[in-house]
Amino acid sequence: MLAIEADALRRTYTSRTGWLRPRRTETEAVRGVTFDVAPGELFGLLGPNGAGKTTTIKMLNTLLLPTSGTARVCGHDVARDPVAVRRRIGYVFGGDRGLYDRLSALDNLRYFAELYGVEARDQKRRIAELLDLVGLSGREQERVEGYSRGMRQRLHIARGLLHRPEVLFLDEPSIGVDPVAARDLRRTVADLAAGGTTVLLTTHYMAEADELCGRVAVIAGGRIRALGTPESLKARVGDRDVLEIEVYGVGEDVLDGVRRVPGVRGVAVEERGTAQALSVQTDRGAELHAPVLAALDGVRVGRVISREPSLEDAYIALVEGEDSPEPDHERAGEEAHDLTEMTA
Ligand SMILES: Nc1ncnc2c1ncn2[C@@H]1O[C@H](COP(=O)(O)OP(=O)(O)OP(=O)(O)O)[C@@H](O)[C@H]1O
Repeated sequence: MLAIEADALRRTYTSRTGWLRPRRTETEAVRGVTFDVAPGELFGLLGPNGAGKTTTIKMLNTLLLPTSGTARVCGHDVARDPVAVRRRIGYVFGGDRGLYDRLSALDNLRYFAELYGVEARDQKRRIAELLDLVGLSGREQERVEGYSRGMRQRLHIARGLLHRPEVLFLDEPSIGVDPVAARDLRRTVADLAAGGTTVLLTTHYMAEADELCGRVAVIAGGRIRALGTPESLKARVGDRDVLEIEVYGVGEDVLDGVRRVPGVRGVAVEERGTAQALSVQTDRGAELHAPVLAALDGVRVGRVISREPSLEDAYIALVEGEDSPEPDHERAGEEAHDLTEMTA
């Protein structure tokens, strides 16, 4: 039996705007998403802001009803049998919500263990086990308000695992976490999957997805653009080289100039402190150092390196749309209906 089966999932939000003349606006957040996750698999859902990742997760974990399409978790339909689904899942989201700051980690876990119906005689052992798994043993008596972001995140994971869920949804676990803490977090997530828990992870960090996930789905504009192993996604940009250039204060007009250099297939910018890192994707073997640097004339340039494409480069190519076939389960013209929001 599959751990997660999503079949042509769609979700449309309606909101009312305007006061004098109220208008209904519809946002098609998820537009026909189909994928499966096997038991014990660590599956990544990647995509830019507003892609529809959280909406997809919320339909799978029974917090939102799909507008259309179906989903099953551990064999149970999310819309028809939400209680059975909830018993089998855990949900951990990034950020600061969901823990009691004035309580110790131990008291937080005791409280949630009660709430989740963990049997009293199992609680002590389960909590000790989880503190160990997430690397917080020895710090459990401290109040959560003194915890770092990474420690909070690991405590969130422990909380999500109290009732031994078969499937754990992890929404942006490393958001705002420093690199060392993020590495510890990744180890915790990998240990979890190695222990047999199915993990559905959303992340903005491609290196994290590449390291952890057996398969990933790239979602943009509410549709799956690509699905496969990180290697298979990287192979899609295997005909490219990447020039990584450190620059200081580059503007959109200059970037457009770089994009226009013949042989350049895509340009992405990442802020790195005072500098910016430009990733310029070029045709393989095109040797575009000189024309690209010429296009950057007048901009202060630091280190320049040439490298193989990474998952991040594959992702950029996919979400920028140039390498994105229309999904085969698109159902054009389908009317949106049933916008009921379920309560948890
Ligand atoms: N409650 C809501 N009402 C109306 N529109 C919404 C609501 N929640 C999300 N949306 C819209 O639906 C789209 C998908 O949002 P969603 O939160 O699923 O994306 P996401 O991929 O999780 O993005 P992020 O990485 O920013 O969290 C966005 O356009 C968003 O503005």
